[in-house]
Amino acid sequence: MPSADNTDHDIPQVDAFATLLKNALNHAQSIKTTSSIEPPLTKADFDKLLAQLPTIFPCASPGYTSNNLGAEKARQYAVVETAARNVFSGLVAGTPIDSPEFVQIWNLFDFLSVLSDGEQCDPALLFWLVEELLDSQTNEGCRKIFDFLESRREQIIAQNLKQKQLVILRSCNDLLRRLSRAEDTAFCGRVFIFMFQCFPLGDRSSVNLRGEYHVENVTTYEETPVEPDDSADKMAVDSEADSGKDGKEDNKATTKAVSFDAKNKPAAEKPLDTNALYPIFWSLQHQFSQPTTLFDSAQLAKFKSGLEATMTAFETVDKLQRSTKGSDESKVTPQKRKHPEGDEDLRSSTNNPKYLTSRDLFELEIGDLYFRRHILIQAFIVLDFLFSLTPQAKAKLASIKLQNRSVNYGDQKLGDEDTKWARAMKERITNYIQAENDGYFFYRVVESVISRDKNWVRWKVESCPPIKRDPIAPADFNEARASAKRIATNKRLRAVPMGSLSLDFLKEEDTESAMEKLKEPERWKLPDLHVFKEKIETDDLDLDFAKNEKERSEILEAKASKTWRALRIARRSKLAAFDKVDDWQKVDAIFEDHSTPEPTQDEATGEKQVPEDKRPIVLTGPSKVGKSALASMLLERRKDVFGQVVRHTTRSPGDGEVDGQDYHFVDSKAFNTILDGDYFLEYSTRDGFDYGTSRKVAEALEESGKVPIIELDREGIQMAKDNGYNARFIFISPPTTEELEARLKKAGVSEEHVQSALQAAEEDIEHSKSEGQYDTIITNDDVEEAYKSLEAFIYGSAGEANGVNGDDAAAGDDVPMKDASNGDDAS
Ligand SMILES: Nc1ncnc2c1ncn2[C@@H]1O[C@H](COP(=O)(O)OP(=O)(O)OP(=O)(O)O)[C@@H](O)[C@H]1O
Repeated sequence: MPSADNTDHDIPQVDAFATLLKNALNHAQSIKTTSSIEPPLTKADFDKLLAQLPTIFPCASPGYTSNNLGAEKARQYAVVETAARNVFSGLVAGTPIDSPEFVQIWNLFDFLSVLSDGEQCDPALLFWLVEELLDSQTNEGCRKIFDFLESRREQIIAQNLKQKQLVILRSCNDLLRRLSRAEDTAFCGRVFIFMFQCFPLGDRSSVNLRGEYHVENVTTYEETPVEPDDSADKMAVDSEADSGKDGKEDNKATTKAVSFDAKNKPAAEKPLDTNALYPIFWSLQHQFSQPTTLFDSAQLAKFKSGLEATMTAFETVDKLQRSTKGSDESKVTPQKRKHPEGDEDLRSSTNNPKYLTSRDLFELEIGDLYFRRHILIQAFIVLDFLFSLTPQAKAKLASIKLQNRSVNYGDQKLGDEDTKWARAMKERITNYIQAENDGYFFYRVVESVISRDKNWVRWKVESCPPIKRDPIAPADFNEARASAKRIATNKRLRAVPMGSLSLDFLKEEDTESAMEKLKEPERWKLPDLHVFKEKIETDDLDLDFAKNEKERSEILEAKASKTWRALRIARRSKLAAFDKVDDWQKVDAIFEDHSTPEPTQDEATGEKQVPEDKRPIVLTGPSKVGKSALASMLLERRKDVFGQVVRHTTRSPGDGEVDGQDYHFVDSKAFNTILDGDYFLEYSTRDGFDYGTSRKVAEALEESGKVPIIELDREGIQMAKDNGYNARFIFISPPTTEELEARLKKAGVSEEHVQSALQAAEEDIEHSKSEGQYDTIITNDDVEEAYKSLEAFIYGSAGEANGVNGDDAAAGDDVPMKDASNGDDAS
């Protein structure tokens, strides 16, 4: 809006409004006595003055109509602006921002804001003046103006934002251009936040849709090559490179090698000296500021070598700093600049260049961790730019219909080699950053900022689709609410919801008896399973008499419900019975009464009785004497105390044999591995198959707190003993040969094998009598008695049972094995 900015005007309206404005300011001063920004003045504060507006501008009266209203309004806006600018310039010219009188400007702004909201002035007028004010102030003054803007932000953007946003954006961007991101980081942040809060999230006005780079962002540095200089005043210098060159100084040798030049590094990794690195390092800024130059392969190659050289230098300087930390840190770490008094003013008013690129400062700069990080973040951003050119990244964008070609670079692709390089470089930089003390946290911040930025880039590639969703129309909302209500509301509400018991009794006068009723077991106890049994039986009966299909399906439905509830109750105690249920219509199995199994001894006593002597128990004896029977009794009755050591075998499982329960069925290779590892405490071969008892299995049981039970034949025992296996060895003896023969036959052993088995049994029994062979011998006549003897021995009271200990057995006190034919003692 062009303003009539001629102060020497002849426009009575301008004078009249200027007078009103001055009155308004005087009035404001009388009601707001403080000189601070707060509190804001509102419409109510200026009501009387606003009432005078129609006397100056007829079009300002509420019900005013005219054919020429547009032109009249435009004239009013111009007059208001002219007068406001005059008053504003007069105030700004003579009032420093930190003087108490400056409150007049804040009051003027408040008044203009009220006028703008009442459509009595151009909506953008306030910000035009703010823009001018920002231009006229130092950075410090701008902070104050921002105090004002932040405090009035909501009011400013509440109305007519469209007319204001361009000037808001322009003045904020102008201000940001003046501020140093490094020195005025916090203030820059405030300006950004102000902008973000003024504009809706998806506003495209500040989006760089054409993907233009800030081409004026040029980093200048000394490009002239440095002359050889050996003067003593150089910063930490290592003249290694010069030595031994016989005075013939090639380009590299003549330049000074900086102190971080590692001496024993391989040539490829050797860092460049500072003078050689200087132009390479600063030339990277060109690609950092304009990544599209990397589309040129020569530029990309230059960038790659430059970044590599920089990283090598950074890594070296870092290593050196660590090794010299505490001793001569000052050599490589720049001293903090001491700011003179009044530093704040100095900093805020100085227009800081982005980087100081003097050659003399270079070594100090790269000795500074924060500087290095700064550069590496730039590298990260550019590497991510390169990644966006890979075919994989392009494929991700392929689904976007409306692509913004300006930021997509569809015709540019990063080759495999370059992608590989970029990945390796990113990893190298990541590792480098993370290596520092707080590097991990720093890296996380950088990473999350960059990954968020990727979302914005994608949004730009998608041509900035609107983020804002249209509000739902009240009609749609009401309809949705009504239908949700329809679905969720049961029209036929029962007095007592299905499956719930009536709570009517709570209404009774006597609260005590009501509470008692609440405690009745049927209110909280699960129904008895058998109740359902009867009901299901009744349903079954009813099904037989159903008159038609409808009735039948109703009964079936009722039965299904009861069956379901019965199954739910049964799952608590009769889960095993579920195996027998194949058809939901026949669930009788869950109603069957299985008498509870006899509790084990330990269960009966409620405690686990562990023998004092916890060594493994090894049972041996003739075939079919009852070793397994006794072992099983022990394992069943004291299952928490004993555990069976299951043998390994290379034979295949027989009918009904379960791997891990009867044997560990393994192949020859696995068996031999255990054998080679010397993990079998005994092993043997029978019928071409290997059998072995794993020491590991026994040890695992012991570790779990159990006493291992092992069944072995005589040879097995011998081998275990030879291997130094420390266990208690028990021989189970048959009462008579006749009885053993009977058991063999009963077990289905063929006649010819019975005889050989009996023969072997004779030998075993004979052998068992040799002194010290076994810790005890137990005769298995009556199996319960034999079990008692076994238990007594294991628990250390062998004398009380029928069994005998080894000594007694040797002495022949055991029940002897009688010869079935002559009835004589076999012993
Ligand atoms: N005291 C006993 N009285 C009668 N029968 C018994 C007695 N002890 C075990 N038996 C029966 O003898 C048969 C063989 O028992 P078991 O399998 O326990 O012998 P084993 O010594 O483990 O044989 P193998 O060494 O061949 O495995 C089984 O049918 C078992 O029920």
